[in-house]
Amino acid sequence: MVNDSANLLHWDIFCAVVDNYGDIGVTWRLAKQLSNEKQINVCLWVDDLHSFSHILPQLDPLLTTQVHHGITINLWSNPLAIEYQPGSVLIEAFACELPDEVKHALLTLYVQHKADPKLQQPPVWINLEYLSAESWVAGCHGLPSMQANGLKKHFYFPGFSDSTGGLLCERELFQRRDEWQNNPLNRMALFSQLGLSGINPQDKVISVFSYESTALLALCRLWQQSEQVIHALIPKGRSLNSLTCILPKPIDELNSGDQIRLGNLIIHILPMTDQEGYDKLLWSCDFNIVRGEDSFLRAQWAAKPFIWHIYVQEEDYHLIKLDAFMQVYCNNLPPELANSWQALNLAFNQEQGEQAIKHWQQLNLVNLPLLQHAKQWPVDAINDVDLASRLVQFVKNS
Ligand SMILES: Cc1cn([C@H]2C[C@H](O)[C@@H](COP(=O)(O)OP(=O)(O)O[C@H]3O[C@@H](C)[C@H](O)[C@@H](O)[C@H]3O)O2)c(=O)[nH]c1=O
Repeated sequence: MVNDSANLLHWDIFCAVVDNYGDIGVTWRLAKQLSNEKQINVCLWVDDLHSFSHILPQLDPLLTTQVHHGITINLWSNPLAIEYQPGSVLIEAFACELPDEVKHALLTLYVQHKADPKLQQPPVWINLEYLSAESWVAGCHGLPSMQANGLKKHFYFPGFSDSTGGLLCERELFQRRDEWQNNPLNRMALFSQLGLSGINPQDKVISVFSYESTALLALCRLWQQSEQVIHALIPKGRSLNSLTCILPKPIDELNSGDQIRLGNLIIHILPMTDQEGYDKLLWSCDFNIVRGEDSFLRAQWAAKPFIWHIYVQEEDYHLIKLDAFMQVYCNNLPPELANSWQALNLAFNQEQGEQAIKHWQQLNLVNLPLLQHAKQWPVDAINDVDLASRLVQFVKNS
């Protein structure tokens, strides 16, 4: 059991940015929720503040320490420029290798506490894993891993079932989303705030935040010929790499707010916003194409149909993860609809343009049952308790 005085101590989260924005995206959301809802003092250590500043524009990448949303953000430099003060919990995100100074401090506390239990005990040490819907996750969630030096680390697996670590979701998120979606003026105001012009209330709007896929190009060619106007909102980044042959100029020369009209498809170059802004964007679109881990989950919370472009792993392991999620998501969908939606996701992930077109057409952008399913899914998926609440409980029981 963690004693009461330890509960007053802060939590540290260490995040190494492997690639893109997902590692920092997940840890930043967790830090904000622990601080806002659980009143925990959080210190987030990040090794790449430049990447972080894309999703937190107020962040100054040149500062070694700064506070945003009540969270202390420290640059994780090597060696550490800021001394690590152990708190009550230490989270290493996605199995990142902790700095030597931190490992040393943990061991010192462990040895001292063993000699004199009145002294501070080492923080509860947690490795926060990636989200997966695979069934083995439930069996591994919470397992301890004894280190050679006597310290204990716990594996914390987010997931979709009762016996996993749950899913990140803020307490009032669904209520805020519903209020937003109940007033159609909100989406129009957001589009204009983002500098996106020419979108009429009846137009279909699709947000695209994927990796490269020739299936995206195929879908754009299809949308070009659509009967109604379709707006594709795409930030500068990897999705556009797949579209160079239909863009009028090199990606470098495109600016946020630029519009490219191709038949009935209008591509808008979208500015990147902070996470709160991105949530509102997902709530405002008719369909979202998302990727990685965090945007994937936020698209689910947006209660809108989506395609998940999963992060590629060695030996196509990502396709197993994709399939596991699709099985869970489609559990109570009519088989025909489930098949089309799964086939569309597979085609997008496997760069099969023709198949993507075929299944998009079967699915139909205005497919009502899919939309109804997307609305019900967040309530079912959250499974009573969100990740931050389960994590706090887990720490209490450790
Ligand atoms: C487009 C956009 C995204 N975002 C945020 C939402 C998310 O927090 C973050 C994007 O993260 P993700 O969706 O997870 O995708 P991603 O592809 O950026 O990130 C990752 O995927 C993981 C699975 C990998 O392991 C990681 O190494 C990482 O590459 O960027 C904004 O805040 N504003 C924006 O305008």
